[in-house]
Amino acid sequence: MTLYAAPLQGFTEAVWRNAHAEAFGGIDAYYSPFVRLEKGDFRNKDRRDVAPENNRGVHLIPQLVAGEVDELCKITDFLVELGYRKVDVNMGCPFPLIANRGKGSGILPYPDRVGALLKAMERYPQVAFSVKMRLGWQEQEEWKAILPLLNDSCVHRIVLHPRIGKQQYKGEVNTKAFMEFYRECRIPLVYNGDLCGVADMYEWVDRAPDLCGLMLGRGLLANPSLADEFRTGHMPGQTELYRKVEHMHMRMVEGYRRQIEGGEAQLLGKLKTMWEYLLPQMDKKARKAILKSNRLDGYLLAVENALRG
Ligand SMILES: Cc1cc2nc3c(=O)[nH]c(=O)nc-3n(C[C@H](O)[C@H](O)[C@H](O)COP(=O)(O)O)c2cc1C
Repeated sequence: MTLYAAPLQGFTEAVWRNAHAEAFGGIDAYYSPFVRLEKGDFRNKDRRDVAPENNRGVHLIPQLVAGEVDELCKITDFLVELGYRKVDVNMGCPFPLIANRGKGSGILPYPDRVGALLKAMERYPQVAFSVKMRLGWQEQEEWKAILPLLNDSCVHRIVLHPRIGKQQYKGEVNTKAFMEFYRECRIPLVYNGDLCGVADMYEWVDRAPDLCGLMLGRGLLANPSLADEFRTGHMPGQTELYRKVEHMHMRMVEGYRRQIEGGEAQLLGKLKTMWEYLLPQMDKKARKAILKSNRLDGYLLAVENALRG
């Protein structure tokens, strides 16, 4: 069973990926948050995030989001130029800014547009494309017009998160619809959604034994050892887990120090972000001290106290 780390814009960028791979491992490939065009050009943050020199320690599958063929080709050309031979196309993003423009999950009600993107992928025989998608944007059934197109396409792998865009991340995942999709899908399929512990992962392996992989998102941000626990069966105790988190955190401090030019406040803001998901079981007071710190030295002390205290 292949284990993938999900892309989460703002969280799983190169600094996190490298630090996670070094301190915890267990992940076969990391998906980048989507690369997109802004006024026809690439954002500096996307260029930096997928630059091979910033991803030396990981197997990276860069993701793009596009609604039109020209857009898909421009971003794919850029990624091919960097040396990538696997590219993921996002058809799942629920954010209105993206979806209302017919991209991400917003493309799913339009099979003709999806078909055009799939056809354009054939121009790149050297690239193994995957598609990361939801069941639909507005309706649970939209996938039914899309899957036959995917089945006949050159796509190598599908990652399905069984919610619709309109739900964002609310409500239960739709297990029944996932299983319908699974039965009709002729392409290697990966399950993604709400995998928070090893038990959830085994449940999906039992339910859908022909899955080619599982993709871990917020569950991996909360417990970075999740993939390794699934692989090895070893559940680290708190001390072992916190030591590894300390190691990962130290690498992230180093990585963001090198990357962030906007001074201490920006660095602190970026470091605090990870605590939105990381170690939810942590002592509440200790977390509060981390989140309340307004200087880097205070923050580092609060993290040390939380993980060593
Ligand atoms: C803050 C945030 C940012 C995300 N960014 C992306 C993204 O750039 N590309 C993408 O395909 N999915 C993105 N996702 C969706 C996740 O990859 C994943 O599909 C979703 O969180 C469900 O999996 P989980 O329950 O394991 O977290 C994002 C999700 C969140 C919460």
